Amino acid sequence: MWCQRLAWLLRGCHGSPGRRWPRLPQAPRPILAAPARCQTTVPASPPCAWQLHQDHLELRYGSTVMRLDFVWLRDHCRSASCYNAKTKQRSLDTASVDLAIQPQAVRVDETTLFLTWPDGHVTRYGLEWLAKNSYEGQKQQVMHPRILWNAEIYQQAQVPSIDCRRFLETHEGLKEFLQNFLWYGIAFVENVPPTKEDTEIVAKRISIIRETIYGRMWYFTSDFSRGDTAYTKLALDRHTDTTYFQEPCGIQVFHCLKHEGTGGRTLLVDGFHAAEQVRLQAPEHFELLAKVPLKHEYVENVGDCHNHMIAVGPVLNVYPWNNELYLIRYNNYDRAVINTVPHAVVHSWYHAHRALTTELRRPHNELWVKLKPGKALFVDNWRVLHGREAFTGYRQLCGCYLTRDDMLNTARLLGLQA
Ligand SMILES: C[N+](C)(C)CCCC[C@H](N)C(=O)O
Ligand SMILES: O=C(O)CCC(=O)C(=O)O
Ligand SMILES: [Fe+2]
Repeated sequence: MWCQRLAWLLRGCHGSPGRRWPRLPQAPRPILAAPARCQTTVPASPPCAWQLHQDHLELRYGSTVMRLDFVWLRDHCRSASCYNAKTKQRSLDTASVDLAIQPQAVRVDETTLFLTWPDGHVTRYGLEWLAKNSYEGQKQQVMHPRILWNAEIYQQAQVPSIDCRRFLETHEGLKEFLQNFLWYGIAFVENVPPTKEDTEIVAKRISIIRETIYGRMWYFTSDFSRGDTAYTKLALDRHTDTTYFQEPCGIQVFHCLKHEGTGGRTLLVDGFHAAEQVRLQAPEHFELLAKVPLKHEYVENVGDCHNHMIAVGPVLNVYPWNNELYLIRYNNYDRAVINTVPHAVVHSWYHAHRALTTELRRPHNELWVKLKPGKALFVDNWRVLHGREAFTGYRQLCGCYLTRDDMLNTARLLGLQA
């Protein structure tokens, strides 16, 4: 009741119902006479205005208009009894909050929102904190800033390889490497001694090695020691790896230790660039690729290696709340029998898949590199597809998979947005 009356009062004071947010004057001036219910601005902080509704508080701070649910406001209280500032963990039992809770009093000064709850508990929020942490504040920015590329964009950017010593011994070297990796989804370290042990040291600088059915650090040559085309001299079309894991490996490290022969160049394609082209040209295709779940599968019975992996998931994975792409699962070799898609959808899905494949195969999207001993390549396996040209002669690659969360952790600790 109180809230409704106040909302009405505020609306009345703001003038015509069509213009709910008053244009605030440059100089600070209270809009309402009653101090407890007014909004003020000071020159240093962005203008702020608020309005109470039945079940939420509408707060405008600068250009951000936030709609803050009362339970949300109670749940995120940062007071000492609700939140442990040392561990940065919630102490409040959210299940103890009345889902119909309404604040008894609301007050806003230049920097802070104050809420008094029916039991007398007071919650304070910094307006900056709210603008940053609210849904509306988050929605205005992407989680992962990236530079989508084709061959020309990547080459013109002249992204430098990072020297191994700088990478291992300085924060700046590591930070520069990670920034490039976050932006482009690929990055190189040069002057790495061409051994498995040194490659491991380099890999562990950014993340934690993810041990898989292929081992921890792997070596591979065209010896068909495993039941997979990777262990041959054949060409491999662009793909992401471990699509048959429920969580595909986040990063792949490749270091070519030896190649005496011809061919064997590595192909790299920015999967997100291709997917965004599809989103622009044919949003219905993008949507199908993001919605239709498919199986990928790895079946191996070679020597002592017996494995059967299956995972189900769409080709494109987007955060549901802002539609930002975060993972592409694309491997036509390892895609299993399609039996998760009803008849009415399967043909359209093939059209959508064709549209994406067409983008992925455009020659101007292909970046070809010849991996040489000393140059370690890191690939974001959730974004960038890799492939290789057929080759002759003896070729030995070593590398490993890394977890993505731990790379992001390293990046955040260095102050990068990740
Ligand atoms: C890198 N290494 C040679 C160890 C593994 C290759 C895995 C190949 C598999 N078809 C996939 O794409 O997941
Ligand atoms: O041989 C190569 O360059 C890459 C093979 C491959 O796709 C892989 O090992 O995942
Ligand atoms: Fe691969």
